[in-house]
Amino acid sequence: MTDSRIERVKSLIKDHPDFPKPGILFRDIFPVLRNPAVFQELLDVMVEQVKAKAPNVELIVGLESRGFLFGPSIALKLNCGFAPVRKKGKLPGEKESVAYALEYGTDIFEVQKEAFKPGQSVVIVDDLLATGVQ
Ligand SMILES: O=P(O)(O)OC[C@H]1O[C@H](OP(=O)(O)OP(=O)(O)O)[C@H](O)[C@@H]1O
Ligand SMILES: Nc1ncnc2[nH]cnc12
Repeated sequence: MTDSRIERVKSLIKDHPDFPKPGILFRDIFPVLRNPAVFQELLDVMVEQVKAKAPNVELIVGLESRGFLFGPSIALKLNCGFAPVRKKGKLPGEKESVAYALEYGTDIFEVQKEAFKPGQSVVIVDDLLATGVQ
């Protein structure tokens, strides 16, 4: 069944061919955030998806930076904590790191070790999948 809320979200995502490099079709999600009714519907859908697929979730993790636009709101709705995955050098304390390559660059992600407990149920939130590497 089509979810009309998702159709409204999709209708606001703007395509930018050849940004930031030739050959990349950039999908700009910011028009969705400029429309509070549709932004709210998107958050509602994301919360419903997490409840359905990870009913015992204990921590929402968001990927810098666009994952930060959704993760904390979803976490509050679910009464969960939120922890950021940040690009290298931004987080203090003991960290775990992983290097990755994405559609138009490479980088290193870090998390604070203290943000996670062994065996915890975690959901990772982001804005979109391109290669799926992140
Ligand atoms: O499916 P993938 O190939 O992993 O690509 C998708 C990821 O790339 C973008 O983030 P980016 O690192 O460009 O950073 P930004 O959110 O700070 O713009 C996007 O927000 C996703 O996190
Ligand atoms: N095609 C794309 N559009 C928007 N953001 C991206 N991040 C990585 N690939 C992207």
